[in-house]
Amino acid sequence: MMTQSKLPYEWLEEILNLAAEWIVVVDREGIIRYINGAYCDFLDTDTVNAVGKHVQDVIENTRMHLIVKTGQAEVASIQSIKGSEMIANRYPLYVGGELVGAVGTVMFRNSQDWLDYSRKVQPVLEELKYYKKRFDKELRSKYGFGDLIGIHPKFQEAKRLAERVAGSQSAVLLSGESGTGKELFAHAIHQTSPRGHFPFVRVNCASIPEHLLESELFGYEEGAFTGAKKGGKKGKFELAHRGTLFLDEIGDMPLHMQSKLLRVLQEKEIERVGGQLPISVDVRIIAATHRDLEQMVREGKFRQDLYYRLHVMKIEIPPLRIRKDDLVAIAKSLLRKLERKFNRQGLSLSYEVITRLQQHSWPGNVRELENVLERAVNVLDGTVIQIVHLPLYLQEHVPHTAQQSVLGTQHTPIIPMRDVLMQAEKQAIQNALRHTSGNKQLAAKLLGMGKTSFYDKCRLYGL
Ligand SMILES: Nc1ncnc2c1ncn2[C@@H]1O[C@H](COP(=O)(O)OP(=O)(O)OP(=O)(O)O)[C@@H](O)[C@H]1O
Repeated sequence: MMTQSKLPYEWLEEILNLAAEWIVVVDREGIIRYINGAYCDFLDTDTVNAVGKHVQDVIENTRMHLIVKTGQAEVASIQSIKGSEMIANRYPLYVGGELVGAVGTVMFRNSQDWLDYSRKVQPVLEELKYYKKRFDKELRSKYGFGDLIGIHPKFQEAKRLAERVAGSQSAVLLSGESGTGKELFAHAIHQTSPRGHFPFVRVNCASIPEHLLESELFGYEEGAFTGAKKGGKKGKFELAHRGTLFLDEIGDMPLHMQSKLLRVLQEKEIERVGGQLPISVDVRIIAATHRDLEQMVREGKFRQDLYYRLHVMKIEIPPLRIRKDDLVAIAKSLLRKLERKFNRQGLSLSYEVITRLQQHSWPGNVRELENVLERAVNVLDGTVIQIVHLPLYLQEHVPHTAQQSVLGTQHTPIIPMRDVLMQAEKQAIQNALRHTSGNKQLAAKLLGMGKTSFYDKCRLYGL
């Protein structure tokens, strides 16, 4: 019967031509013993010409002659032939337990196959590239411990502690004034932790309106409320799955949300708004605040149980005014950052500017310094930042020169309107913050400003 007898040689050859894409067989010396017609067509040769030649003389970038030496298969490796990236498989050929040669196949029997395939795959690759870029931009942490500049003992202590806790799974509480670098620490902890390859997601608890915070954190199901997106929406917890959720300004989280957060931390499950089923999440929390949470617990404004949970690993980041020795090093690193941003080179500070910066009390900490330097670079023509390039409130403290005293007030400099308005705006915000003991929500309300624009302004002025 046909099924029991061996296949005729011509059949085998035809089957190889049909099924095995392109195929080449070499002996132990790397001499081609068989190559199918389709492969020859692509290589602009024919079997009579190719068989008997060394494989390297017929196929560019081949590794077949190496397979007969190593005896190791190479699967799905990319091989460039005639300007096309092909996918090659190479197998050692054993007969009766002895290595006699190697068989190589190349996917895509003709260039049309390859074109059809790449047309199908290209959009998927583009999409992948797009999401990878978005992931890198939005969800990957940007800073490591090397970006945390400072040698002040308190700062070093905070850095050491942060490095130690990075490897653990516990929640971390970062405490420090606004602009001291809490977010930078959070990035560095995440990046160094085993979760570093997973998302880093930031939520500013103070800038999200109270009624939106729950759906922002836990997501919602389709139809959960009017205006809910079709198909629902993932919350930050789901986005941060296997990674880290950075809860900035946690002291501003409303009490009922604190209870929900505590439940999630205990049960490791969330429920979307309007959802029926719990969703498991594996998220590490890093929280930050500029408030005195202990005091808030005493006043009943922060849940004690949540505080204890977060307090296990508390890291205090010192304000810039107590670590003036670090100021120049930080300023220099910020200037390197600004050079990249504005495509400038060799930016530096004059001696007077360094002295002036060291005299200032930096209520807005490193962020204020960053804003001051960015403004200076914007108005700077050369490369050395001088006193005149500083904002007015920093220039004002400069002792009057003899010439200025002689000239008196008749020669009060004309100040650009934009600077005058910014100065007034900053003072109004500082004043409101003083009145509310740093409560930004209340300060925004007193000034009749929206939360988001208030926060933007605070960032702008380093408050
Ligand atoms: N030690 C440091 N070295 C270099 N840059 C720093 C350092 N600390 C902070 N910065 C920079 O200062 C800016 C403010 O830092 P960051 O946003 O981390 O502060 P924050 O404490 O989280 O502020 P807020 O509480 O207002 O959110 C960032 O641009 C950061 O890169």
